[in-house]
Amino acid sequence: MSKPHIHVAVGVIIRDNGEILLGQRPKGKPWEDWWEFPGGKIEAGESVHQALCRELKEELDIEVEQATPWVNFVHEYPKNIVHLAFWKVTRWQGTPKGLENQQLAWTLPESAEQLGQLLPASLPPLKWLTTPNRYVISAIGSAANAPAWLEKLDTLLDRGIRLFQLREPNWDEGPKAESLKALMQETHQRCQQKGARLLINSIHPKAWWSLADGVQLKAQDALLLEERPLSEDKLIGISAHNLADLLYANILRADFVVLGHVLPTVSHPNQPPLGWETFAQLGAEAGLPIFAIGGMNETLLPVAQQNGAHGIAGISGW
Ligand SMILES: Nc1nc2c([nH]c(=O)n2[C@@H]2O[C@H](COP(=O)(O)OP(=O)(O)OP(=O)(O)O)[C@@H](O)[C@H]2O)c(=O)[nH]1
Ligand SMILES: [Mg+2]
Repeated sequence: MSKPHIHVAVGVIIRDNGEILLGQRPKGKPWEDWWEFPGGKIEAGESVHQALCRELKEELDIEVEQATPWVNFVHEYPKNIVHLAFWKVTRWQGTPKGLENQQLAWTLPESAEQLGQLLPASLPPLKWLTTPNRYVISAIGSAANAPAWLEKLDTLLDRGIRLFQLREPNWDEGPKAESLKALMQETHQRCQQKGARLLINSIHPKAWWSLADGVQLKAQDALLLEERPLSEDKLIGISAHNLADLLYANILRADFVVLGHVLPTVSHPNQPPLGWETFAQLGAEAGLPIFAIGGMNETLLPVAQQNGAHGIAGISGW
C-alpha cells in the first residue's frame, strides 16, 4: 500500500540571541509529547507562507511579520511521507502562547535535545541551524602572502565570521605543498580559538580534510564518491551548479551546498550567472541548506535569504 504524502509548513522562530522556539506535541495527536517546530498541514489552495502564518496564529497566537524560506525536505515515517517546508521567522507580533495546551520552550539549537524526544524530521534542521551563514573562501597564492591572510583572518574572526574554506588551486608551489599545509594548520588553530570552522577544498590532500573540520567537495569530486566521506562530526559542503549536483549532495548526506554563481563574478567571466530566480527554484529542491555564491557581499545576505539561501559564500566582498 502506498503511503500518504503530507505537506507541512514549519516555522523556525528565531530570537536575536539565536534561541529557537520548540513546542511539545499536544495530547491525543500522533507523536504526543514529542518536541517539534511549530507548524502544520498546508490546506488546499494555500501557499506555504499562508499556511505558516495561519498555523502560527492558531498554535501560538502570533502574527508573522518577517519570514523567509529556508529548506524543504522529505522525511519518510512508517505510516506516511512528510514534505516539510521550513521557514525562518525572524520578526513577529505578540508573545507565543501554547493555544493547544502545548508546552513551549526557547532553546539554543545545540541544547534542544535536553528538552526531551524530538521528532526525527526535526533533527537535521537543528544541526543545520548551527552552520554559520557567512562562508569566507581563501585566495592567498603563496607563502609570501601568508601574513596578510592571517591578518585578514583575525579581522574576519573579530567580525564574527565562523566558517572558512581553504581553497588554493593556484598556490605557487602546488595545492599539496608543505608550505600550504603549514599555513592551513596555523589558520585552523586561529579558527579553533574562536570556535570557527575551517573546511578544506577537495583539490587539497584528503589527509588534510580531517586535520581541519571537513571538506568542501568540488562537484566533480563529489560524483566520484559513493558515500559521505567523513564522519558526522565533520562538515561536508558540496559545490553545485545544477539540479543533478544538488540531488547528489543528498545521496552523500552533505551538510550543505554552495550553489552558483548567482550574480556575475570576475572568477567566471565567460559563464552566464544563474540569477536569483533560478537560484531560488533550484534551492527549493535541494533538501539541504544552501549558500549563494558569485558576486556576493554582506549587504546581499538578506536578499539571499529571501531567495531561500541559508547564507552567502565568497572569496572577495568581505
Ligand atoms: N509542526 C511540525 N510537524 C512536523 C515536524 N517534523 C515532522 O516530521 N512533522 C510532521 O508533520 C506533520 C504536521 O502535522 P501537525 O500535526 O502539526 O498538523 P496540524 O498542526 O495541521 O494539526 P492537525 O492536523 O491536528 O490540525 C505531522 O505528521 C508531524 O509528525 C516539525 O518539526 N514540526
Ligand atoms: Mg501542528
